[in-house]
Amino acid sequence: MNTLTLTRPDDWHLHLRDGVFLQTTVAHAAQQFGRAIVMPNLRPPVTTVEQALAYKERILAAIPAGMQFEPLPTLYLTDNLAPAEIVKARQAGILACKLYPAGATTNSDAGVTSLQKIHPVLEAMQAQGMILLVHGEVTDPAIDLFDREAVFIDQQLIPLRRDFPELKIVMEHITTREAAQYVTQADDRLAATITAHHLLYNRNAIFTGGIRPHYYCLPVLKRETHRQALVEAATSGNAKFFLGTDSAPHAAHLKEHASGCAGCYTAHAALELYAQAFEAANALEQLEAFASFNGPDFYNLPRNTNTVHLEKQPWVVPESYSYGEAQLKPLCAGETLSWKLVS
Ligand SMILES: NC(=O)N[C@@H](CC(=O)O)C(=O)O
Ligand SMILES: [Zn+2]
Ligand SMILES: [Zn+2]
Repeated sequence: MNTLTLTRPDDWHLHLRDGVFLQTTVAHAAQQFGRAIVMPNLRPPVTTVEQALAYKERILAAIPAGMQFEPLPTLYLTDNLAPAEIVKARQAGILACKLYPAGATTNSDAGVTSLQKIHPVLEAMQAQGMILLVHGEVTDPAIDLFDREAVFIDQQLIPLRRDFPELKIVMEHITTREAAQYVTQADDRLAATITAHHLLYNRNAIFTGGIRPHYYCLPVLKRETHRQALVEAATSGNAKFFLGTDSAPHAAHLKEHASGCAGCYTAHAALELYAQAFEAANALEQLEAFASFNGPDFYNLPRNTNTVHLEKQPWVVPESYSYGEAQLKPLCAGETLSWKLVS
């Protein structure tokens, strides 16, 4: 196969950041996707409807002329969010709220310290039909970093789903066989997004020939058996799995640092990277459902009606993109990719 036509895909987990950075991130995302669920972990986080709608306007203002892109803002759950804000959010067309366990990842300090504290908010979300997006890792420093997702499922997600059986939940950026299996066997109120980088790489990528900060993200890349389980899930045709890049830009100097930031930037070549992963699994014919159908179906939104085209056409990923005053090093910088998004 040398060409690929897909119903225009959407990104169900994307970080665009704010301010001057939107010039870079929004242009890339709009080239690739029709819509995106935009993560609220700004500084300060997006915790009110007013902030979410203002953020949406700033994103819309950064869309390059002639391009169409619909940002879908989300709310950041804290211990203090009032259930009334959920009702307001629903009325304003906000579809989802994000649960960051406090301290689990980038800009999660204001996140939730205990699920008990947000039961009234989860109650309201369930009643309003709002979707709960979860960064599924425990934060207990005693738990091995590589086990934090699997332990989260046992300690937090299973009780959460028992307490809120009608709540629709997306386990974001799953990275383990345990998560893929858990989502597969759960009812259809639970779904998961999978990133391109977790389909393409195992944890060796972080350490090959020296420490490689641009492969460091959270949840961290896992061993090969987990990568294989993710590829199986993404290419299975199971509608519970869909595309979420978790493209997470950080200025290069903050990643190439003694305490480097977590996040891989993939928005510059998201579909190319997914196509490469699906092709390696001999499953290109499954890419459209994963990228373009399963997400909107889960969110109860119409599928996009226009298309995108990819061609087998080697191209070299730029070494960096400008990012405000700084540089942004994309995943696969300087490498040759075999698929190219052409329109
Ligand atoms: N994935 C990451 O490694 N980083 C994300 C946060 C997140 O999605 O957990 C970021 O905002 O930088
Ligand atoms: Zn996360
Ligand atoms: Zn993310």
